[in-house]
Amino acid sequence: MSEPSLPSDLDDLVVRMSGVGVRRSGNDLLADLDWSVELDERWVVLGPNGAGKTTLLRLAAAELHPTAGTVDLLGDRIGRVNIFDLRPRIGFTSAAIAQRIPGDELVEDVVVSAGYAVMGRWREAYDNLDLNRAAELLGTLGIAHMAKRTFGTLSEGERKRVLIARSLMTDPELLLLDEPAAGLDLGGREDLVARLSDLAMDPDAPAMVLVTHHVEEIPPGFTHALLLRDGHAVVGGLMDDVITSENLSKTFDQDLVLQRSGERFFARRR
Ligand SMILES: Nc1ncnc2c1ncn2[C@@H]1O[C@H](COP(=O)(O)OP(=O)(O)OP(=O)(O)O)[C@@H](O)[C@H]1O
Repeated sequence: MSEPSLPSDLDDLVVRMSGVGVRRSGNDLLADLDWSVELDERWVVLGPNGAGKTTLLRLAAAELHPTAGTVDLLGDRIGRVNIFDLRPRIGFTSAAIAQRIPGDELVEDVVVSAGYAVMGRWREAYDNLDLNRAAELLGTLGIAHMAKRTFGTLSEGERKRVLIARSLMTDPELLLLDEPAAGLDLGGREDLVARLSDLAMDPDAPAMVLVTHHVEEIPPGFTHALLLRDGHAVVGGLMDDVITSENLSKTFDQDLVLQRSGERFFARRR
């Protein structure tokens, strides 16, 4: 008998994880996780090193199967859907993806090739529509003038922006960003936070999930937060309810005090 499809009230759910666990070599990387993301939500996932953030993102990117529980992405259940049909509908940036891009690749090729799910040049197959879209995205990220540079000659911050443009190339319904501000200097971080904030506030932008270690990197416009520790959710929900001194202290196992300035957060040890 075929499995029933998702009820219609779940249509707006871009991600739905129920009772999810990921186990490797006898360790629980994630356990008992219930989490969902709606179309118009922008989530930050925060937690210390080893908390399971990247594992969670890889589940949401259809790169991993759960060991326990169920993962539904864009209305399809992982394990029942062809992940190669699903992946172009999900934009994903991470350090691991950046490492796979050859240094001599032209910036515009890095972006446009996302539409063909390849790394490397494939120029003969690109059409003008794709090249125009890549140029437009590079413009949105403020790096249109770097289209003809090679990826290897860019600064860390410029590379992060190219990767975000690449992850938007297929017009995804879900955008996953794994520590996009890691390794950036203060100016680079602030610039990226501002660009992500613009994207978060754009009603046409996809649902977004941003993984970070730092509350300072939460872009204004992000609506929800999930705090992870040792593979478990400490708390998840609306940003203002979740990002508190108490919850951060529990998550990072330190006595932390949170400060707010406008729409930005800052944290330090008490
Ligand atoms: N294949 C594996 N076998 C055993 N343990 C693993 C495996 N892959 C990851 N882990 C462990 O699972 C835990 C969660 O890893 P994950 O990369 O999801 O954490 P993270 O929150 O993203 O960490 P970080 O902030 O340091 O990037 C880590 O302790 C990691 O060492």
